[in-house]
Amino acid sequence: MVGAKIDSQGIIIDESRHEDHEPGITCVCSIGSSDFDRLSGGKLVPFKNIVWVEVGDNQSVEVTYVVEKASEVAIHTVVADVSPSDRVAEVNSKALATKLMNLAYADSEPHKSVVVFLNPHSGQGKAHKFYTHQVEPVLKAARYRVELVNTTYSGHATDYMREMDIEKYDGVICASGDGIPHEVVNGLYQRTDRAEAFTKLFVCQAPCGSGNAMSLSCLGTLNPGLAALEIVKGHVVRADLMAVCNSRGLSKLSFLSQTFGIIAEADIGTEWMRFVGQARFDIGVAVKVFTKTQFPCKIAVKRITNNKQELADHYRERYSQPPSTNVPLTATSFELNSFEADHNFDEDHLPSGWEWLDEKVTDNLAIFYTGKMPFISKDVNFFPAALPNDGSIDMIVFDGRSNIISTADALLNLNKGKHIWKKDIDHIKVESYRLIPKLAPGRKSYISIDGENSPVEPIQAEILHGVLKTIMTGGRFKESGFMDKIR
Ligand SMILES: Nc1ncnc2c1ncn2[C@@H]1O[C@H](COP(=O)(O)OP(=O)(O)OP(=O)(O)O)[C@@H](O)[C@H]1O
Repeated sequence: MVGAKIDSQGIIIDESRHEDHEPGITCVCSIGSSDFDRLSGGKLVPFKNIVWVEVGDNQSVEVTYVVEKASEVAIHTVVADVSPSDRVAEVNSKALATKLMNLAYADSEPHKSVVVFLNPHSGQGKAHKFYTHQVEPVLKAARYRVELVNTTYSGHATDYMREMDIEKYDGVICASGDGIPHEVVNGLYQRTDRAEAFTKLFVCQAPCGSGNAMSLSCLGTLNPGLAALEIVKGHVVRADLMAVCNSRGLSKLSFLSQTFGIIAEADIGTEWMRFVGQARFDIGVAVKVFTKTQFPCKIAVKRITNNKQELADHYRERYSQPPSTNVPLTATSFELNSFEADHNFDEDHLPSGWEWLDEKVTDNLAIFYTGKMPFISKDVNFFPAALPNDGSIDMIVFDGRSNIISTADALLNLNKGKHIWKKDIDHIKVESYRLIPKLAPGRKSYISIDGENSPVEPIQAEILHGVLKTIMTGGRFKESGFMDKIR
């Protein structure tokens, strides 16, 4: 029998007296025994890591928790004896189990029912291993009810979401890259009961792909096991989505980004170089920067901020505002306010409150990038001022006339998010925008929406405020460093 006690942060287990070092090994300890007060050292198991507590045999409770290791997680279980003690308020194991579960799930609901999409091709075929070794053990330990769907074709997750019985589930976990969450939100949108579906289901990502921006930005990690723990324990948040239209109407919902110019060419135009891994992107960017490739276009915006000072003020004011999670969505939550079928891509007509960006910049554009999450990939903190629920799209425009060294320097320091302060880089928050590419006839290029290839044609996007239920560690994006810069 070993000692254990409840601390303000978690349970302290006296490690010196048991051998609970291997995944799945059960040990016996006592909470509320005569050792209770004498235990001063030992291992703290934070409440955050405790995923399940249940009543055991003979007045004991079984505590299951996640142990974080360098690149993976392990599941441990201890059986705690709760023999009655006048020093402990909880005199029976049922009361103690309930108390520990409440402490462990202070910010979230336990025992959820989820659909998991596993894309076997994600992450160059590693997704299955990541899921079975890292994600699934955490979900099982937390007693999640899981309906596992192995995607068998591109578009499978969209088709599934369009038809699925939303009453049976609390949410969707995408064991994939960013492609599957993109499919999931678009499938939800295609439902006739979309307001109910978006109100009911959360959508999140266990990072098993090559691009995992959603997990990195929302859960603060690229480790699949830790992400699973954050999913189980994180806050439910209502985040904004972006509705991207072409001349025919809504084309895609986008949760992450739209880009045209150097980044789109480096991302999508280098698909054939996949064998090079992540370096293909860096090589693609370098080639375009050093050849000063430009992407003429026209851009109109409905602004929220006019300059970087206003951007900082906007961020400071909204940084701590908790996103409301309980307001049910209605059909009007999905109405497009800026799309006018007759006028959208008519260059002479802008809706009121809109303006064209400086043509000297857009005629010589290097990068057009709009986003809703700070981290686009590992070490790429492209939108440090992004906020989940501020009703705005972050827009960054690189002027292609800038000095090569300055552009290269900005792109080499994207991890720190300092590029947005450079004078040749414009960063504004907008409610909606219109992008009209003006490439020479026959010139091949790309528009990327959430990393997926889309035709080069005029597009218009607008914010759909707070329609995506997702999960974030601490209820906010991973720190981007922007607040420290403007404080
Ligand atoms: N069984 C399948 N076969 C082929 N494609 C699939 C299959 N399942 C899903 N897909 C497609 O794979 C695309 C990429 O998936 P995902 O984003 O999960 O992985 P990834 O490794 O991050 O990919 P990428 O390297 O393209 O960013 C998705 O957009 C989806 O449409």
